[in-house]
Amino acid sequence: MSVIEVNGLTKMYGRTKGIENVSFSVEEGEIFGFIGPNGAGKSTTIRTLLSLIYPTSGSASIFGKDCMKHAPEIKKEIGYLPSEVFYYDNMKVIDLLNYSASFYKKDCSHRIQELADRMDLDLKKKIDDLSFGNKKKVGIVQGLLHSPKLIILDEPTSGLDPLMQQTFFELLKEENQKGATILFSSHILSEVQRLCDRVAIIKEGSLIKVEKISTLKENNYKKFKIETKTKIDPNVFSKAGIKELKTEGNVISFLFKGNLNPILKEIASLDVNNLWIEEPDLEEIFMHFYQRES
Ligand SMILES: Nc1ncnc2c1ncn2[C@@H]1O[C@H](COP(=O)(O)OP(=O)(O)OP(=O)(O)O)[C@@H](O)[C@H]1O
Repeated sequence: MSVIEVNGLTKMYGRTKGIENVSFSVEEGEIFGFIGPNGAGKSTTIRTLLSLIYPTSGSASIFGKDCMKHAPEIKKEIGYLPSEVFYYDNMKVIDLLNYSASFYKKDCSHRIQELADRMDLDLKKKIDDLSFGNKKKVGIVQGLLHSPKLIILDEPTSGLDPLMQQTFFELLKEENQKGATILFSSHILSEVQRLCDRVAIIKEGSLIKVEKISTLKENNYKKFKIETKTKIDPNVFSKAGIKELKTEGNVISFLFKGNLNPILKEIASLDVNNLWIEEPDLEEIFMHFYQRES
């Protein structure tokens, strides 16, 4: 069953396009990534799903119910972490979380404590005294405290240090194993790759691809940069699957897709000073691999 169903959703902010004709669905139990550069339309799509804003045209449903018509009852089953969190600074963390919990007809106190322990969040502190990252943790606990069936996270990792990001991802995986469906927006491909089963790629308000992460990885280029002790002829790397071959002094760089072994053998025969093999960033993926679709 589809938990989220988006059909031809368009949102104009006056003359500015937010999103145009966006359609996708998220299946029950999926961790679904929603990825695109700044301003692509991720938050606009998510806010429309939560009926925080109204679409210009198109429709969306969650748990089979229209997002606009049934917003209050749908929201009870959703945990939402907005991209920016704002709080009444004077409140203590625990008071804010108890207040949030009061919207759901169940006792969330045990879960609040459990999540705070996992996220290393001091419940007694005033929100005013928290760092940006700790405020983000309050938002995460707030989004998960009622064990929602659907978790919607808009750029959740900004402000979290790498260790905390890992704990947070573990928490999400546990929630998913317990049955929660997750929609996770990000502009960082690597974190989406780590967590998600499928991903929708959005650019300039339009969806350009919905793909399984495994397929995306298979089709992915890697960025090679090789620094050698002496200048070498770049033609040694003129193999099929290589793109964007550049030389700058003793540094050769290129993008490569395919069987890595012949390239690595070639590199092993050189007098190498330094070597970098990196995943291309999102912009490069858009530029090199999705030109046709965009
Ligand atoms: N309230 C608004 N009024 C006018 N234009 C808006 C408004 N909110 C968003 N937009 C515009 O809609 C487009 C999509 O923005 P949106 O915030 O949905 O992107 P995003 O993918 O979430 O980006 P980011 O990662 O920067 O949050 C952008 O061009 C943005 O300027």
